[in-house]
Amino acid sequence: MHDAEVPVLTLDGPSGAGKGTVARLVSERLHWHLLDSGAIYRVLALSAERGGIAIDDVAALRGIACTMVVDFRLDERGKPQVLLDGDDVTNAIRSEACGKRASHVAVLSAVRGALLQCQRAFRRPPGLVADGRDMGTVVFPDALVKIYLTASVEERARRRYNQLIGQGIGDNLPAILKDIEARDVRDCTRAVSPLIPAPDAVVVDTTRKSVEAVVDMVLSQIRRRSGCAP
Ligand SMILES: Nc1ncnc2c1ncn2[C@@H]1O[C@H](COP(=O)(O)OP(=O)(O)OP(=O)(O)O)[C@@H](O)[C@H]1O
Ligand SMILES: Nc1ccn([C@@H]2O[C@H](COP(=O)(O)O)[C@@H](O)[C@H]2O)c(=O)n1
Repeated sequence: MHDAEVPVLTLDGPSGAGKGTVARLVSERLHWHLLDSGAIYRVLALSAERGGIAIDDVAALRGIACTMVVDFRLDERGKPQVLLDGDDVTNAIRSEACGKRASHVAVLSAVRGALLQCQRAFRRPPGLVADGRDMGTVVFPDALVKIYLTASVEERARRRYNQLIGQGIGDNLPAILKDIEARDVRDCTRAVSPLIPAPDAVVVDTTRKSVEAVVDMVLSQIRRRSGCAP
C-alpha cells in the first residue's frame, strides 16, 4: 500500500477535550497505529529544558527537533512508554509545566517544519489515528476522517484536575483553569498552524458526553467513510 492510500483519522482540539483517550481506544479497536503528536512537542520542550536552552532560541530548538530520537513503545506490562534518546521520559513529559513549555516551542515555525516529516512517518498500514492540534489542517490534510473534539474550558480543567488527583499529584483547580485558558490562547492565536477545525472536520462537543459515546461516534464516522470500523 502506498503511503497516500493508508487511511488516517485525525483528532484535533484543545487540551483536555479527550483526544488522547479517544485516540488510544479507537486505535485499539481498529488495530491502527497511533500518533500522539503532543508528546513529540513535549519531548522537545523537555530536552530543551534539560539542555538549558531557552524556549525562544529558534536555532537550538530546531537543532534538537532535527536530531532527537523519540520512541513510542509498550513496556513489559503493556503500558505505553515514551523514550527520548533511549531515556524513559513517560512521566516527565506529562507535567502541566512541560505542556506549557511545549506550547511555547510549538509557536515556532522552524520547529514545526522540522517535526513534520517525523509525524508523517507514522502513516503506515493498516491505518493511523493521529492526535494533536494541526493533524487535519497541516500534517494529514488528506485524512479519511477529521474530528475536532472540544469541551467547555471549565469541564476540561475539571477533567485535568481529576486526572492529577488520581495520579496523586495535588493540584489546584483555579490554577489549572488559568493555565488551560492561557494555553488555548497560545495554541489558537499563533501565526503558524493555529488550532482551528479543518473545514471538513466533524466538530464534537464532549462536555456532556461519555468517553464511550465519543468513541462510538468516531467509529461510526469511519464506518460511514470506509466501511472498515468494527
Ligand atoms: N468525554 C469525557 N468525559 C469525561 N472525562 C473525559 C472525557 N474524555 C476524556 N476524559 C478525561 O479527561 C482527561 C483528559 O483527557 P485527554 O488526556 O484524553 O485529553 P487531551 O485532549 O488529549 O488533552 P491534551 O491535549 O492536553 O493531551 C483524562 O483524565 C480523561 O480520562
Ligand atoms: N500537533 C500538535 C500537538 C501539540 N502541540 C503543542 O504541544 C502542546 C502539548 O500538547 P498535548 O496535546 O500533549 O497537551 C500543546 O498545547 C500545543 O501547543 C501542537 O502545537 N501541535
